[in-house]
Amino acid sequence: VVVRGSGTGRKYGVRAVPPGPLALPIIGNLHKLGGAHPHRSLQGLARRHGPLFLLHLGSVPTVVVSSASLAEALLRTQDHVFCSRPQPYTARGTLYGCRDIAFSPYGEKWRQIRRIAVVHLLSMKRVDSFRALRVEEVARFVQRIGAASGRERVDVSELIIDLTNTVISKAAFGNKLGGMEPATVRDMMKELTVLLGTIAVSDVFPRLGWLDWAMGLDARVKRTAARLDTVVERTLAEHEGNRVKDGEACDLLDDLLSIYKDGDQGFKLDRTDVKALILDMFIAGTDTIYKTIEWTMAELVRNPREMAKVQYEVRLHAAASAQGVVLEEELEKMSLLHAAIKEALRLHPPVPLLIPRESIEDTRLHGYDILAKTRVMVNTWAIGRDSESWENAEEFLPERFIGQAMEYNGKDTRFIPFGAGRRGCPGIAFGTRLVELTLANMMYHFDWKLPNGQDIESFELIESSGLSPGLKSALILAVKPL
Ligand code: HEM
Repeated sequence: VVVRGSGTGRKYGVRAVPPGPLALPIIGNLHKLGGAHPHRSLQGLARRHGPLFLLHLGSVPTVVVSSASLAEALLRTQDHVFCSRPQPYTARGTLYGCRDIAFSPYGEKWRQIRRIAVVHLLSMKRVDSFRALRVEEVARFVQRIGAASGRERVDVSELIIDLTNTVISKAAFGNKLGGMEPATVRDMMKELTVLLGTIAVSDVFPRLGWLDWAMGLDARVKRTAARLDTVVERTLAEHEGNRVKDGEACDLLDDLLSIYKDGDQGFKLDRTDVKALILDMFIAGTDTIYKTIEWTMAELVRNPREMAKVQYEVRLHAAASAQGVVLEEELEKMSLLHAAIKEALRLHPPVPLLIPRESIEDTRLHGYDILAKTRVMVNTWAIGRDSESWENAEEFLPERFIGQAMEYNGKDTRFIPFGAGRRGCPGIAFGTRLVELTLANMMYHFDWKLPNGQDIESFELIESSGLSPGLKSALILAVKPL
């Protein structure tokens, strides 16, 4: 579509607008996004309108990209243009006006807080420093499964959620929870995640903000924000009262507090930055890790031959280790285990539309003009199932990753479960290490089957609704010790 100059400040008078479905008055294409699984509806639209199309979500223009080559153009070649994020209403209300990393607009402040996260909180060295914590918690997880083994119905999802929450919480706060029960922190973070998944009226109709107030969302956001702030303040107070002494293990909040006090390369965090950053670790880390473990496990159960191969490999390497258990050092030798996790992430990325981006200036993409402040969604779920890039794209075939230099770093845009470019996920090492250790231990210590003799054909992997789908029903399995 070509439109005559629209007075948007472009030098040339004709603008090439991306194709897309016809927009209805007022709501635009909002109804097209509807349904339980937006990534599926958007895949359908890409089949009709091509790998780059334009939607009007209410009054907000939104470009959707659904192929590896366009993801390359957007997230790598033009990363410097598509590097901001929109600030959703619920994130503004709960994350101190989006002072965290994930929802922050592009700019110097984002650069500084992201650098602090990358260098101090999520670096390989820091990830290694949590080795003892991971081993201890995974051992407890194995014990809990062991206690339930022999039973026909074990709620594996619940055990995985508990494990990931505990590891993130202890990495972030240690045991210094300001006198609160771990369950209180967990419930609060869950409430925050639910709220962040809610699209406000003002996100799509900026002029109708009063409707968020009238419909009660404003009150809900304020209530959650106040409770959340109380939780974080209490942990902060306990950390400030118990500054780490030499030789004592620090948690992530200790790290942030020392930057708050002493600065880092001339940059100082204020107290609000510290709170927003620590919340980011929870929202970005917990659900993503647990869903990756759950989907991989579900796929392996549905593909018992693949499970047997992974088990054989894990048991071989673990038995050869001095302690006869799975050690983190052994993980890198387990190439089939890695391949199975990658294959699960290809088919079930926990963030199927990445976190929306926003362009910071007018540009051209794929022959179309894209204006500044256009929202962008990258359908990584559709890209992972694109038959142009993947043979037998819908099948779970881990071995396709063996001998392929396809890592998590977003360099090959056929496979981008962690996004790519400057806004790509900084928590890859933190996340994958726990995923790998947990699954290796599940494979090593136990045999898994569907409960009550259920046959594989009737075991469907149905997604829950929402922007970060997991399994719709908890993963219930029969478990037997090795
Ligand atoms: C398997 C686990 C994980 C998956 C699949 C995942 C996925 C993602 C994705 C898709 C994005 C958006 C990337 C983009 O826009 O290009 C992202 C961003 C982010 N992730 Fe992760 N993530 C995981 C684990 C973690 C962990 C453990 C942390 C921290 C503890 C973390 C922290 C972040 C942050 C802070 C951002 C925002 C980056 C920015 O906007 O600059 N993630 N993640």
